[in-house]
Amino acid sequence: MAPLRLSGNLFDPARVAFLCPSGTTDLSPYGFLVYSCPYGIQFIALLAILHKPVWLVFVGPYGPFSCPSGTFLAPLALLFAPLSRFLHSLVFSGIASSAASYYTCIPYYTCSFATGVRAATTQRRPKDRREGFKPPVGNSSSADAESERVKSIREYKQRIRSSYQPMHRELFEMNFTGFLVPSLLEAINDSTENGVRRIISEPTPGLIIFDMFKPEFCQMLLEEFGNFKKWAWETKTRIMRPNTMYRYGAVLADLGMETMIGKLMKDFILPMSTIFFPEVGGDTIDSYHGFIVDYGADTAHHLDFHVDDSEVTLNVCLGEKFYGGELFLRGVRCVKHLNVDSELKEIFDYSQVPGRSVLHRGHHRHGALSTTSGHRVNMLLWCKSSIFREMSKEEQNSPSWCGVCRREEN
Ligand SMILES: O=C(O)CCC(=O)C(=O)O
Ligand SMILES: [Fe+2]
Repeated sequence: MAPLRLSGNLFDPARVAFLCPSGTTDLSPYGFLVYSCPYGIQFIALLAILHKPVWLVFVGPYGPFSCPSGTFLAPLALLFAPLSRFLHSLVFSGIASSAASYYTCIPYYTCSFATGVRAATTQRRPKDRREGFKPPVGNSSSADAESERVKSIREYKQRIRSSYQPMHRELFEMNFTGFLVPSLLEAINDSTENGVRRIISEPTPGLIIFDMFKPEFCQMLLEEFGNFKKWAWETKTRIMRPNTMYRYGAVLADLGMETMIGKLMKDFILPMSTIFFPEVGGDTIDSYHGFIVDYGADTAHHLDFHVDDSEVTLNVCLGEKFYGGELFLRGVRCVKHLNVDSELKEIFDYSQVPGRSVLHRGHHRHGALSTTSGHRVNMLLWCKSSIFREMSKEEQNSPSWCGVCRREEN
């Protein structure tokens, strides 16, 4: 396995999610951190970190679920060991050895992505667990549950349409000259590949960065989002979340912005994805899922390691003032190789800047590190191509865009 370099706070939830080989997504709020120890010794420790939830640290080659001894023997050991001494020594050994690993670059801890990468979906949950959501019980079938779900989405949209008063009506119109930075407008009007290439940078392969929105637009969209949350609070409306990964955020179409975002996608994002990502259907994008996400002290801190349910993703930071929140990218993978370790050259962390966009393939594995202070809001467009999806079902061969398939071909 490839050596894993660790930096920053080792107990950051995003790092934990990234390191954990199994069960990460459900458990990451409690911080499952799995170490692989070259000596094959297995430990488990409980850490209570100040105001953070309890963290479980497993030191063992396979992780909590795939390794019976890690799962069963270690808690037993915990019961029998004098607790305080046991915890102390394990915490110490964990920190000391991971630091040693980082500074010496020796693959002291290795990790596998066995089942670690999450495939995000756009499935909506009318309520989530935090809000007391109970799955349907009794003899109701999944078809009933589905029709319940559709009904509640319909009612939700109806409620917004009938009572939500937008704060900035101009956001719903298509005044792109007022919204987009001149460099992007010129490049798209120029309609040449060279014109577009002049305004982008690509700090790591497959990550296209360019300035997109004027500060006035970012401010207006932030205010509109704040206004929407206020309305939801006042009317006791539960905001429907954008996908299975978020507890916070909102779908742009639900706010009534589908026409504007659709045009933005067609006129600006499609030309760019045609140039940079034709091999994943970037030139045949025909639908999108647009949403806003929200990080900070009162909302989510980080986003788990995942791939998007998209061919191409546009991610624009809107603001506000924040520290942290870097997007961490770890290489492009097809479904078959989703859990294959990153090579060093695939590891890239990007610091987000308000108004600036990143465009990447949906299967470029990524997540967001903790927003350690302040408030970060981003706008996401998951762009999809039905033609590409249809063709991918039939084609079995190794796609050239997957980092592992490409390596195997050479
Ligand atoms: O928070 C971010 O910047 C990443 C968001 C993201 O990856 C997603 O919503 O798919
Ligand atoms: Fe994503």
